[in-house]
Amino acid sequence: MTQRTPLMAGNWKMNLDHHQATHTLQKLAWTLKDAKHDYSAVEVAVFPPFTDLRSVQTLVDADKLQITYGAQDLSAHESGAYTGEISPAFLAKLGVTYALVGHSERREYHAESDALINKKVHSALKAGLVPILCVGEDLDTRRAAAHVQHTLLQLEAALADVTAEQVRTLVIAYEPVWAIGTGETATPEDAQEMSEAIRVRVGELYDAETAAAVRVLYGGSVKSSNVASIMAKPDVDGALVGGASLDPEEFAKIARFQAHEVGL
Ligand SMILES: O=C(CO)COP(=O)(O)O
Repeated sequence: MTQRTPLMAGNWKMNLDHHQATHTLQKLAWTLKDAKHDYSAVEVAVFPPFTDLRSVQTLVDADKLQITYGAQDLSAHESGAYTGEISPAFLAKLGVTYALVGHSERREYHAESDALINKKVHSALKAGLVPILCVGEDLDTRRAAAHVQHTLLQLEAALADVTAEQVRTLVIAYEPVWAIGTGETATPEDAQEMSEAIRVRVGELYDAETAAAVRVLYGGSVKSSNVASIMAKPDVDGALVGGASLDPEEFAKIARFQAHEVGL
């Protein structure tokens, strides 16, 4: 059976300028070093705003940090007349490992369609970046009990023409919109239900090996007090953390979920 390394991903959203980013990252690295964190057991990644990425790269390289980092979005294009957009190739040059694609805030505030998200998945892969594909339903869809169907349709649309080999490297983040920044967390059972449904659908679209390899994260009001019970679920391979990742000590605790018997 494939061993999936858990991933704790901190999405800073539009918070922390490049000075604050350096400070926060340094504190996170020190806290994890003090705790003798084993990065091969639980991977830790941060997702700063674009303007912080060069500073983050400089710090990671200078201090040889094992923390990885990603972008919060990227362009579907490689270069050209796309004012304000950021090329995946530029991100790759900055040592970026991951790129969030299709975050619910991009879908909602920037009207990103499933077709555009599919293009962004391809543009990330082409540049050698690992897409973290975000999917999930809003409150009305959940109330109508259509959440599984809705989320799987988003998944299928985003994976159009993506090969099994590519999907094996991919990360999928299930983020129910109603649980983002609201303090309302889906139950560990909700997180498991959808993570399992996603894995089963990947198996149907591709094969069992691909389904066993793809990492599925849960996101939505994850904190150090609830992470362990979510991570105890067999199909959940990590968390995409917003607000709680801005506090380096709290985010370090989340990454150290195995060491802290929290929330159990
Ligand atoms: O959207 C999220 C991460 O991408 C979740 O945000 P919160 O952890 O603040 O709810």
